[in-house]
Amino acid sequence: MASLVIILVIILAILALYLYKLYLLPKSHLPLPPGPKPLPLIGNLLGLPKEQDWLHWAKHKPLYGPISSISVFGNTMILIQSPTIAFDLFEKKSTIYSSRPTLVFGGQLCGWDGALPLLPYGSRFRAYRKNMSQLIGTKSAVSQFARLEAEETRRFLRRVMDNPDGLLWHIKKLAGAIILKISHGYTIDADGKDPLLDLADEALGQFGLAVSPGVWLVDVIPFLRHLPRWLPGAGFKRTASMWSKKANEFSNKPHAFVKRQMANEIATPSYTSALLEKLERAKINGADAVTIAEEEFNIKWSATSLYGGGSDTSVSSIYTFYLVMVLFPHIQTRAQAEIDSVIGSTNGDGPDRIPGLEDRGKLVYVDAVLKEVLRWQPVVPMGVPHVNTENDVYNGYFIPKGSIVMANIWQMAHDPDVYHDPFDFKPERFLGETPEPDPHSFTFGFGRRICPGKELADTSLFLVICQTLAVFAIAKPISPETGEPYTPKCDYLPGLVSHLKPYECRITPRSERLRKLVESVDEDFGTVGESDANILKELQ
Ligand code: HEM
Repeated sequence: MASLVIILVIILAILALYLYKLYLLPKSHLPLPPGPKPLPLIGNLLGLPKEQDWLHWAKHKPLYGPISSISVFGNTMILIQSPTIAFDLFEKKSTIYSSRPTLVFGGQLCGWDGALPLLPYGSRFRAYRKNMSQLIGTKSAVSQFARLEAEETRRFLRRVMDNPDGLLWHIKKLAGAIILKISHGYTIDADGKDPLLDLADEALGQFGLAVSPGVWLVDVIPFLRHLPRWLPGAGFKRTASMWSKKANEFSNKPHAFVKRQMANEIATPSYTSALLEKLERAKINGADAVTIAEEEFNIKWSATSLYGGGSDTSVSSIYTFYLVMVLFPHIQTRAQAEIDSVIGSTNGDGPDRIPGLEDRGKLVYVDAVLKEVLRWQPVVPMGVPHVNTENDVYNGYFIPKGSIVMANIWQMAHDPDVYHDPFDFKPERFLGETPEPDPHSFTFGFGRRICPGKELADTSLFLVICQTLAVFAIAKPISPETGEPYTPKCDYLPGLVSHLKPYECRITPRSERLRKLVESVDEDFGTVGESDANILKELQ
């Protein structure tokens, strides 16, 4: 009986929503961008992607052109599959194309609504972005972290050399070590498991699922959030209540850690500590309680957004880079030849020192490898959806206020009219007289929502790529059954951030001299600092 009532309630809610959208929302005599014919009531619900959404939506381009639309329960979704159109809307009309969809499930019920990728365009969004931009918005701002990045990358090489089978975990550790030092002044456990990295792994996994478009009915029919938790069919509320605990822990724990360190006057300077000090001064100068609470929320969640954004994304590209080196060994050979010729190879067994950011200008092929990694499998293949806050007309098409506007970054990176042989990994496409477009210009998103970690990610990626190539030979794994090398599979999992399924490869130092250079990390940077993991555990 209860199930029947629920089904009836859902049908009535859908009907009410549909009639509202049909009769009360803005109309125009102009057509929407072309797209598949919608069914009454449910629209194109049945045409939503089942798995990798970037591949699914790419099929719309030859059918409907570079800008198309679909509708689901009366909500309009606009698909953009050309960088020019993305720039026309997201950059040239950024005042109206910079908001985000309201996600009832991921945002309100799971508690991620303070995270920057979910924030609507407004004063809180501007406050986060201003603080982040001062910290890592430009190349010169990011240069303050050059030593941190250099040290952590060297420690990463050491871990990979000592235990090559743990590659993916070492990459996660590298990304986490850099961003947590910057955001919270936290030193991870260099050798064992780290509680904050484990928390990030779990919480970000849940975040990815919670914000997946088209998965949670309550995002389309917000009224369903009022269903009591015990009703059959309201399982999403029980999931949300579990996941919101993780989201809270993810934002509260590192924040509490910084406050504790500051109270004991032992905090390592960080994004959070600098802003909390500023807040203390505002308190002394008589700021009111509401302003203080708002400021502290902004500090906590903007730091969480940095830490969340920075710990998952670069991991995806670095893991792709290692696989690419296995699949395309001639690229590895050419990049290593460039490094050897620039850094010097006195006896033909690799460079005499480990290259760094200061060598980037001369390592043009290695730089092209980085660009090709970004293009070959974009980290955020469908971008993060934008929403327009005003009605708009583009090229004769009506784009109603509140549309969800998605850029298919993967398709842009594989357009055969722009990139020849788009499925091949060819760094040389970015060299010579007529290079193909630099994917940095669209793989980090667009307009006022462009990735705030772009410069940091770029320097981190360059360091990992050039130092890995300098010191390691990366080869196909050996099959235990046949004793022969085999080609690992290249499979990407669906999700906001595209992650490769785990694969195997062989990683060995290119020479004995390079092994010693990798081992010398403590001589170059001092012994590793004491981890903050135990302090964090005390906060539980
Ligand atoms: C290879 C590495 C990375 C790539 C390809 C990447 C790509 C992107 C893309 C496509 C977006 C959506 C932009 C849009 O809506 O138009 C985004 C947003 C974001 N990224 Fe990154 N990102 C990377 C690394 C990072 C790092 C290292 C951080 C943190 C330090 C970070 C933090 C964020 C945040 C907080 C947002 C949300 C911005 C907003 O909603 O205003 N990302 N990123």
